[in-house]
Amino acid sequence: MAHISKHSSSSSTPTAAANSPSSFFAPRTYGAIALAFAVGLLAGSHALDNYNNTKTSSTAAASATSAASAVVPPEWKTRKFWPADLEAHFGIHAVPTLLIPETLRPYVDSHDITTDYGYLKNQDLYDNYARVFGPFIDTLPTRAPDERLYVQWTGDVKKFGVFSTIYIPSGTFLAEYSGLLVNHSRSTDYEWSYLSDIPDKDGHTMSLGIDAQVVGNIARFINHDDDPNADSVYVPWRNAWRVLYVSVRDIWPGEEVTVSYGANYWETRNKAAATA
Ligand SMILES: C[S@@+](CC[C@H](N)C(=O)[O-])C[C@H]1O[C@@H](n2cnc3c(N)ncnc32)[C@H](O)[C@@H]1O
Repeated sequence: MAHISKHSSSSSTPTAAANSPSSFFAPRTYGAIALAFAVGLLAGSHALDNYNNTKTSSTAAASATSAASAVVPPEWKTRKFWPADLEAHFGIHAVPTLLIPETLRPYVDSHDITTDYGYLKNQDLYDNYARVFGPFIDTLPTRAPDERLYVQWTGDVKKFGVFSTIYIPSGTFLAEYSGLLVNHSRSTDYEWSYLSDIPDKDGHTMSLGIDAQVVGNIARFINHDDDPNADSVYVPWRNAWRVLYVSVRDIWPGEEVTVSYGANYWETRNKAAATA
């Protein structure tokens, strides 16, 4: 299955998934998720009084897709960026949900993910996630921009991060980690990688990733914390694994939203830094 972990790089799979899938991703069950999910939808419909949709100039230059290496204009360090601003300022082509390219479509369509090892191991859990979240995923393309969350500079270490403008109860849907499904890592800061059970043309299982470097949404700005207030939930929907971020604690207005990227993410990065 989708033993998903976030990693930044390289070819080498950073995950234990390759060797011991069962130990890699231990899904947690969110007891009150359905109820809180409904609350989240309600909260998500609140409009912001101070919504700032100001577009800046051409420096929006679409080039700042990787904030990690970009020189950030001083004025960008003091303002908020709303979901509707991300394309103009960061060059991220907004997609609300997973984008499967035509090149991978035949592989995705010819494989039934309900035969995946990980799915079968936790079938009840994943069926429940699909039941709760699946229909909502289908509405994402037609929903108005989600103004609960905004992007703001956090400092020179983490760069940009995502903050809440409202109180968000534990168990609330925050965002799908949207992006382009890829079968090769481009070593970006913005890729969730996972081992799938989908065979490639040679019969080898594919290593897939959701790459949000140039196609994505606000979820790609959510930073890591060892004690996060949100978690990733892996949802089998329309025969593809979707990654959703869900709050696991109450989040208060002005608080940064964080998830755990998993140890593999940082191990891989540290190794890459050590050999650079
Ligand atoms: C998905 S991006 C998150 C958004 C990123 N901060 C930005 O400005 O675009 C992941 C990258 O953010 C940075 N990052 C995230 N959490 C961090 C943390 N707790 N400490 C240091 N850097 C962090 C790292 O550079 C990481 O590779």
